[in-house]
Amino acid sequence: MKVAVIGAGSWGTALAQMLAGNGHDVGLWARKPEVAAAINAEHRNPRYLSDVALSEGIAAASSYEDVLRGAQAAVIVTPSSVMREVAATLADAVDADFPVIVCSKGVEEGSGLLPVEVFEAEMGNAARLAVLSGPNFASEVIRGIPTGTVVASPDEGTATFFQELFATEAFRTYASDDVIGVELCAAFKNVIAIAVGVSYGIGYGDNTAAMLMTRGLAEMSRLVVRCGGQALTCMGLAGTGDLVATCTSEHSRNRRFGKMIAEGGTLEEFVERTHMVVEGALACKTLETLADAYGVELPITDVVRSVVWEGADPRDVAKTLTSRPLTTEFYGL
Ligand SMILES: NC(=O)C1=CN([C@@H]2O[C@H](COP(=O)(O)OP(=O)(O)OC[C@H]3O[C@@H](n4cnc5c(N)ncnc54)[C@H](OP(=O)(O)O)[C@@H]3O)[C@@H](O)[C@H]2O)C=CC1
Ligand SMILES: O=C(CO)COP(=O)(O)O
Repeated sequence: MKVAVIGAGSWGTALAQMLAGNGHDVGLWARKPEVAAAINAEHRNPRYLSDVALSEGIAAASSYEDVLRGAQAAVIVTPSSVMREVAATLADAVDADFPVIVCSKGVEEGSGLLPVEVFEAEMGNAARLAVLSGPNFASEVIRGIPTGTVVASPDEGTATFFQELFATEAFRTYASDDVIGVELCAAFKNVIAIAVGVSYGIGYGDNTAAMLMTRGLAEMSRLVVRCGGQALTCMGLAGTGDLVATCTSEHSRNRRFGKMIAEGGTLEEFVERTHMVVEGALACKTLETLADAYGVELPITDVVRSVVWEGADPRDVAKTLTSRPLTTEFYGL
């Protein structure tokens, strides 16, 4: 079958390669025409994972029309900040039952809507929508290093369709019906990874990182449950799995960004140097919209937001976490 992959950053490139390896024709949408041209001419992405030879089954283009022609499903891998415009463009181009899976990790700014809610608002028919998330660094996945992921959809048939589409021996896919839980975990773990990066950046240790990860998981679980997701999802690959991967790995842009900001760097510098997206920087704001709406306390997220967006000194705000009133371990759950 032909599959359209929208977004030719690191993750879009890795997923395109995996789908091509599974025998599918892939139409890969790249924002820049020169990137699409280079992929077609050299079978390498000049900007992301450029050391990996790409399959000849991948045909890149910078127009949606070209990548969607003949496609039977779309895989969305753009930054979450542009998901509404992607959904609106797609809505005009495909049928009402065309399957779409969102692999971006984030929450919409302003509305606090989750990716599948944004796509449903623009495209309708939530039953053909799904989300994919797990401990999935693109640089490992594209090399066939084993991992797993969760594919969640409100519709069992759609979940199974995408579960089978992506599954390989090295990429084990698990189906779920907890779309809210998977999406919230995906956005949340990036914020906690920034917190861990900041913590190492100011000289704190492995115990501190473990505490941030564990209390971050508690914070994540409180919000997931209050928003209607399942607590168990937080213990799965999209929750604990991705949290552990992102908070402990040097691959993580969010963790590296946290370390850099603690050492005096800025978001602009990081993005300019890497031309990559740091989803946790936006998510520490957008998750607050949900926390306010549902009346959930997010102390670690608050601290990350104040460091990233308000120029707070990490050492000072760390004290706001450690001086909170003593309580039971699982309050609010
Ligand atoms: N990298 C990873 O390991 C994983 C990433 N993800 C998620 O996938 C999503 C995409 O990230 P990733 O693939 O890493 O991207 P990268 O950080 O590797 O690259 C950024 C991508 O976003 C594109 N982009 C930037 N601005 C816009 C815009 N205004 N409109 C459309 N595209 C734009 C860039 O295009 P250009 O090159 O033209 O600037 C580039 O393709 C994120 O939500 C991320 O959290 C999920 C799992 C793993
Ligand atoms: O989502 C990811 C791994 O699952 C990628 O994390 P970073 O964006 O922090 O690199």
